[in-house]
Amino acid sequence: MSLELKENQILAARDVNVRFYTYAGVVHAVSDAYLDIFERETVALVGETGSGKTVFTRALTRLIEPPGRIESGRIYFRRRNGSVVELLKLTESELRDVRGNEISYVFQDPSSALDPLYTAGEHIVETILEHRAVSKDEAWNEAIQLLQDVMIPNPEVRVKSYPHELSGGLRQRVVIATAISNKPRLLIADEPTTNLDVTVQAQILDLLRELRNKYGMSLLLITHNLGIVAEIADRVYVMYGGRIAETADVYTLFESPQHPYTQLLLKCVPNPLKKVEKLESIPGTVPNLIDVKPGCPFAPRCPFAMEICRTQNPPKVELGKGHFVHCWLYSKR
Ligand SMILES: Nc1ncnc2c1ncn2[C@@H]1O[C@H](COP(=O)(O)OP(=O)(O)OP(=O)(O)O)[C@@H](O)[C@H]1O
Ligand code: NI
Repeated sequence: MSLELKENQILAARDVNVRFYTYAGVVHAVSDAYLDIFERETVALVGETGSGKTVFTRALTRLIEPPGRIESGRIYFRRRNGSVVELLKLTESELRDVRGNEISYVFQDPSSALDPLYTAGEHIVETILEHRAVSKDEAWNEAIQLLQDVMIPNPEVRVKSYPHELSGGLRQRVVIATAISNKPRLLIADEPTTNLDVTVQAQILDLLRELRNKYGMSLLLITHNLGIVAEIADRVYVMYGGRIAETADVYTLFESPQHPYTQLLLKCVPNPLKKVEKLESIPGTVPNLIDVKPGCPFAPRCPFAMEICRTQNPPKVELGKGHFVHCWLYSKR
């Protein structure tokens, strides 16, 4: 089955399955996951630790290493030139042309994002030269401009700074400058503000929002923090146990969550604008994704679980425009 992107849509992922073949068993990290991203929107992916957020978003550009494997899925992406490609079918070199260029990442682990032996400018220049035929001088000038875009003071000086000479907040700005150095159509930011103090977190979020507007990018933001979601997302996907549990626009999701997991998640955060570190306050433990059997992953913790929930995967039910829930409670069987 082929899938046409809507006119203002840049990405559509369908039926993505990722497994890790470990000695302990097969880890069902991502199961039947999907995602739509439209031009210039901010999409949040939320869910507690181990729910598959990082693996899913890395799989979008095939960044999965052994023992992991993308078993199946279709991922359509509209390139800058307007052509629609299927990312899982591109050759490695075609894909390298997209990654870091049209789709770019700010990864979760801040310490590994910058090489201590290279200056801020060298990181940016390398990324530019990897994808574009510009001179080294031009790339350096762009690097200074980018540092200015991410609001680093004295960019002409800071461009020559090594990571250890920069504060955590400034380092994250350099990481972001590097990620946007080729003006990506989609920026994927995986917990971009963890390990930063609260005021710096707010600044980095403001920055991401401004850059999205200035560059006309779309932003896919992975976060545990529902306050961040409420503040900057247009639409939200909630993941649980490697599956999408619910998706809706941000107002619908906060005003009228329907999946029992989403409801509990929001109940644990009476005021979503308050900072939440980890979504761990729901009774029960995070599901073990090894050798998963059919059934809803949330059933063991769900106050409404029925017999069928434990044996059959939940159906995807449309409750309203763009509002989908994966739950037997809403099945009209
Ligand atoms: N290299 C690997 N080998 C085996 N299992 C892995 C590997 N990488 C990830 N997993 C498993 O895949 C599942 C999904 O992990 P993932 O990192 O995507 O979760 P996450 O939602 O991003 O969590 P967090 O919020 O903590 O970053 C987890 O069960 C994890 O243990
Ligand atoms: Ni993660």
